[in-house]
Order: sequence, then structure tokens, then C-alpha cells
Amino acid sequence: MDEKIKQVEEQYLKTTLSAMNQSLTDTELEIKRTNKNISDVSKSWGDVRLKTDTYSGIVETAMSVRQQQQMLAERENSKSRAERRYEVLNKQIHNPYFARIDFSESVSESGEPETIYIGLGSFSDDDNRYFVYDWRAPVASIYYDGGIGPVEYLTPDGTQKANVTLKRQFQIEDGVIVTLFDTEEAIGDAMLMNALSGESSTKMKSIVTTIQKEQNKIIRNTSADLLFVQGAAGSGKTAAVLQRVAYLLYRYRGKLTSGQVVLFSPNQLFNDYIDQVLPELGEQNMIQMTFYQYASRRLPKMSVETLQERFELDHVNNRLALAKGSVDMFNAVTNYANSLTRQGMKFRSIMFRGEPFIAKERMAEIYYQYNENYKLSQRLDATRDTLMRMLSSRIGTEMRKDWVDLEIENLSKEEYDELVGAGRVRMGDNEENDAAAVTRRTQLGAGEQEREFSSEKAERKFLAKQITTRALKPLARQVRRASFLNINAQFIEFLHELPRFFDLAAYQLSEAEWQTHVEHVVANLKNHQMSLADTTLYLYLYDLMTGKHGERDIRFLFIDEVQDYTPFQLAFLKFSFPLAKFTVLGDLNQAIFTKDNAANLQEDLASLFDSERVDTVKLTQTYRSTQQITDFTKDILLGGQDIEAFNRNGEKPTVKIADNETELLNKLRQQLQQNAKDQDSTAIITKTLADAKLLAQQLADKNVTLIQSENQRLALGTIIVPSYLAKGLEFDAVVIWHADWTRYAAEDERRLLYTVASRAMHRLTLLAEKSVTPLLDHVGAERYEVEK
Ligand SMILES: Nc1ncnc2c1ncn2[C@@H]1O[C@H](COP(=O)(O)OP(=O)(O)OP(=O)(O)O)[C@@H](O)[C@H]1O
Repeated sequence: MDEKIKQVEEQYLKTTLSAMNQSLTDTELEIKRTNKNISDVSKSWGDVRLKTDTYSGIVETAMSVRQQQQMLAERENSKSRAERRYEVLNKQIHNPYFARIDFSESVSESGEPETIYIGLGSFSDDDNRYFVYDWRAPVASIYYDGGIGPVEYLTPDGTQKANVTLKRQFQIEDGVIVTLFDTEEAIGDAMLMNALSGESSTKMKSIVTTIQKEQNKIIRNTSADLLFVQGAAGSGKTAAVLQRVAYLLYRYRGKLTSGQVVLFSPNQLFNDYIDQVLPELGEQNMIQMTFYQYASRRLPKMSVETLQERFELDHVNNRLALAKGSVDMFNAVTNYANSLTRQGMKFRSIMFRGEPFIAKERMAEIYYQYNENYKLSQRLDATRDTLMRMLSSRIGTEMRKDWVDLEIENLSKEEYDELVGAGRVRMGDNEENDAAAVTRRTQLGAGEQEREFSSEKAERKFLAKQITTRALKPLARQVRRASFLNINAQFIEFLHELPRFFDLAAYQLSEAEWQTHVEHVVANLKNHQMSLADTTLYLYLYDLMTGKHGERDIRFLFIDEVQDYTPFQLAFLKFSFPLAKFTVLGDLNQAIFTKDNAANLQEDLASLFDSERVDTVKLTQTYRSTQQITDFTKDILLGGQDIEAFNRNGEKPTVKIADNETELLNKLRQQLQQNAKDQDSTAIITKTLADAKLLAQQLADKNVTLIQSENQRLALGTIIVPSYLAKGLEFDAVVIWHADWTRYAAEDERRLLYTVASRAMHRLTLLAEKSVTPLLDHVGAERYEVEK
């Protein structure tokens, strides 16, 4: 690189850093100043004069307290703004920008090009001179989208044309330019290569400096209601989508908070893996959860099938699984619920002291007394109101009953005092002594008081009312929570009635087969156990019965590993987050739970949205693994043509074969030693949890961490992890344990083998007993080494 260019850039960096330093000093002063202001305001509390003798005095006091509070809040606010700015600047100053582009705004324009620098955040001085632009600013899109020459980029006001004359990339460390080079491509391969050759860690990193053109499309899409991202393992779906969250928070700043963005992730371990990316980009994390957490949280009394159970034990026949996970089934539930506006809602009597207080038959009469046009939610609200009124009107009769007399006679002194409110100290009376508390106490009058009754009869009446009201309280709660709806019975009835609403034959199911399955579901339900499919069905029915409208505050919803969701689950999520724009990421080749059933997922999902507002982006280039590993893993698949390896070289994958398990274990030990020597973090991936546990015992002498639950943390070094928990993660080196016919034989395990093998970044080893898995049948012999 020309020495002169270097000098110019060093000068610019110097100017930027000095402006940043100035701003840092100013901000520090501002923090100190607001700190002082805050302490001044706090001190001036003493000046608040308490005038509490007259009404106007109280009002005056309250106003003055209010004013002080407001002042304090404003100062605190500007303090936290300044503190945040200080924090950001402190980070920026080490690495203020990573790129420069020169461009003229109109393609035909021949004037002086504009120069902008792009960094993690924008920076301008007091005169509003922009030294650095945020990577999310519209104009920064040019950097990611193309090379030199004419480009277009989207601004909130429409498409803008520009002519790019220079693209320069920087690596700045601790305020010093380490490298800089000009490029004509979108993002120079050198920079990407540099990013990809590093070692893995237990935390994913942001890709802001090397976002690829296709990824940029995903990140900046604001028009689609459903953005479907389909891409091979390691093609940067997750990486792009996290940048997208950061982008959206910037694009809609002031209108969108991270609490309005939800990400559904494959497991908790993965949540832990990605939770540093947004903070690294200077944003707060969004809400992250798994579908299991979302569903099971709502059914605390049920034991909902876990990830492991779903993977290892849930083998209901495939036609059943397909039927239950279908959009047809979703529609069947909707239609069934609609039929309940006319008849068939199931109720539970509200019980009191062992007797029906309001019998279920009476409840049905009330529920169906409203006219036909009432929707389920309106019917429920009206029924609730009526039941509440019935409860209140029953207090009068109930309080004359014998049980009430008996309770009054048996009242202890404490219970009596409690009921009449004698000696009760009002909240806060003895706790605070600030101006607000004093004002409140003055307004409320004296705290402690004895209650006196005019006669014994009045006392009895008072007590009886208190006791009855207290006893009926749980019933009122039941009414409010609609627990008089018998959801379990309704769910079971729906299953039995299904043939009226669903074409079983379309899924090659006979009615007898279905009813047998229903018996099985009912038996499980009695033991408080539910499969994930049934849980979703149950919750949807429940929401329809109770007229829930979903969480309307959520604006963006992301689903990672969407191929492991059923169309039913997705339709349910659409129903539950009705105002959210969806971004879903998936790779049908990694469908390890839903297997072949995932084939029509994209169509099914798209059918839930306005077709005009569905966009699809396909990523074919993979970044995670070396060329050798990608070429090997894509051949495991039958249709892997769409996967392009990134040109990063490494060793070929190795298959190591042993005659028995003891020998296999020896080979594993040797491999671990080798990997440790090369400073690779290794994941030994087993098929099942049982395998992982056994192996952990066998390797007890080694420093290995067994990951057996998704609630654990990833550890550096060597880990043992069952296949279904390795989803979405990556490791320097991967060893597939028992890559032989004992674990990977059936055709439907092809995707599983691909999924686990594609976790490797630099080194992949398959350990097999006797012979390697037949699922390598399409992998050319030249793609891997064999060691016997
Ligand atoms: N533009 C990029 N620049 C640098 N690294 C990238 C880029 N895109 C992706 N990567 C890296 O490639 C690896 C794989 O990316 P990611 O995990 O997002 O892929 P994925 O498509 O979600 O994979 P999978 O389907 O296997 O979970 C990560 O280490 C990520 O940081």
C-alpha cells in the first residue's frame, strides 16, 4: 500500500481519536455535573416545607414533593444518557471504524466524491461533523452490497443511487491501524478468511465487519411479514439474523425496544451460546426462549415432553405425527371451537364446602342464554359477570348458615382482631419518614384504631359477612380465571370428535387407528404427561375457548431451526403473536425431529401470510467449516448440490475404525490428545444421552465436561454432548462417537449425521466400530482418510 495513503489514513484516525477523546472528557464532566446536581436536589429535600394542617397545605406539600421528584428523575435520566455515551465511546475509541467508502450520490454526477467511515456506532462532534457512520445507517449498506461502480441502496425515502469509487478496509487495534487494504469486491475474501480461521469459543461473535451481500438482504429487509431464510449448515443464518435484530433496533429506535423482539431458539444451550452478540454490537438482548419453555410454562401441572424425550422416545407413527402437526389439524381445532358457540362447551361445577355451589348444568344454561352472534370470548365475559353477581347475591343467604355461626364461635382472639381490623397498622405507617409518607399519613388520618360495634347483633352480622366473603373468595378467583371451563374434558372430546372436523383418510389414517391413539393420549393426560404436539393443540384450544388475542406487543419474532417445528406449531405462534413480523431460519437437511414431515413446511408457513409479503432468501455459501469438511458433509446428503464450500483449506475428515469398543475408546483418547496438542476445542458428539453418560464415565480420568441438559453452560476444552443438544453450535474439532450402523443406519438418520458432522470448523473425526456407517454410501472415497 502506498505510503502516502497510509499517512493520510493515520492522520484521519488521529483526528478522529482526538475528537473522541475530547468528547470522552466532556462526557465525563457532564456525568460529574449531573452527579452534583442530583446530590443538590437530594439535599434540597430538607427545604420542602411540610404544611399539613390544611387541605391547601397538603396539596402544596404534595406538589413540591412532586416537583423535586421530577427534577431528580430528569437529572438521573441525563446522567444515564451520559453514562451510556461514555461507555459506548470508551469501546469505540479502541476500534473506531472498520471501513471507508468514497462515493458520489448520483451515478451521473462527476463532482467530488463523499467519504464516509463505517464503524460499530456513529460518532460526531459538537459541530455535528460525522467522523464515523453506524454500520446500520442506510448509506453503509453500500459497503456490504457491492464493489466499485454504480450501486443502489434503500433509504427511508426510497431507493438512492450512488457511484462508488473506493472501498477500503481497516483493522484497527487499540487505536492503531494494523492493516488496511482496498478492495473491489463486496467484502474482501482476505478479511473473511481472517475472520473464519480463528478458534471457536463458547460464545458466538458478531460478523459486522464481514457481512455478506446475501446476508445484508436478510438484515435490512423491512418489507416482509414473513422472511424465510433457507440455508445450509454453517451458512451464517444465525449470525445474520442476530445482526438483523441489532439493525431493527436501530432502524426503529424510539419505537421498538428489545423487549418487543422474541427469538425462539432450539435449546437453552444455544441461548447461552449467542447471548453476547447483541451486547457486543451495543444493543440489549431480545427475549429468548425455546418452544418447550413457551408451552410448558403455561401448563405448570403438566409434565411436557422434553427435548430428549421428543428426540429419543417420541416415535408415534409417522402418519399420526404428520396429521397432528398439520395446518389441517389447526383448522380443525378452529372449526371445532367455532362449533362451541352453539353447543358443547364443557363445564366444571363450582364447588363450595363439598357441594356444587353453581352446578355445571346451570352454568351451561347461563353460557348459552346469549344470542347466537356472541363469540366465545364475549360469551365467556358475559358468563363471568353473571357468575360474579350470583356469588355476591349468595353472600346474604350463606351468612345465615350454621357453619358461619360455628366459625364465629370458634374464632381465636387473633382471628377476631384480624377480621375486625383492630390494631391494624396501615402500610408504611412506621416505615418511612420522608415528606411523601408524612403527607400520606396526614391525608389518611390516624393509623391505629379500635373498631366498636353498636350492638352484639351488629357485631355478629359484621363477622358473618367477613367470614362468608372470605370463604367465597376462592370461588371468585375461579370465576375470574375461567376455571369453570373444563378444558381437559373439552380437549378429550375434541380428539374423539376429530373425524367430524378432519379428513383422516387424507393422512392414510383409519378411524379405529385414531381412536386407539386417543386412548393413549388420554391415559398420558391422566398421568399429567403430554407430548409437545398435544400440548400445542391443547393450548390453542384453550386460547380459543377463553378468547385470548395473543401477545400484541411483540413486533418481531424470530424462529431458528424452523425445520423442527410442525406447521401446527407455527400456525399457533402466528396466532399467539398476531402483530409480529416473522423471520424464520431453517435447513430442511437438519430436520432431526420432524424428519420428512418438514418437506412442505415452507409452503405451509407461507400460506398463513399474505403472499405479497413473503420473502425468501437462500444462502448456499457455507462459512463454518473448511472446504474439505463441507465437501464431505454435503455428500452425506442426497441432495446437497446447493451447498458451496468457502475456500478455506484444512485436513480431510478421518474415519477411524476399531474392532471393539475398548479399542475404539483408545482411538478416541489418542484423538483427544492430538486435538489438545493443536489447541482445538473438541466436542465428542454421541447419538443419545445414554451414550454420552456412559462415555463420560469411561473418560472419567480425562478432563471432559458432560453436557447432559440444555440448562448447562458450554465449557471450553473437551465436551461430550448428545446430538440433539449440539444443534446450532460449532466447535474447532468434532468427534462423532459410534459413527457406525449401531447408531446411524436408517435412512432417516442421514440428516442427523449431516447435522452433527457439520458442527466441525477445522477437524472432523468419525469413530466406528467394525465398519463405518452405511450412510457414507454417497461420499466419494477421496473425500476422507480411513484409518483401521
Ligand atoms: N459474513 C460472515 N463473516 C464471518 N463469519 C461468518 C459470516 N457468516 C457466518 N459466519 C460464521 O460462520 C459460522 C456459522 O454461522 P451460523 O452459525 O450463523 O450458521 P447457521 O446457518 O446458523 O448454521 P446451522 O444451520 O448449522 O446452525 C459462525 O462461526 C459465523 O460466525
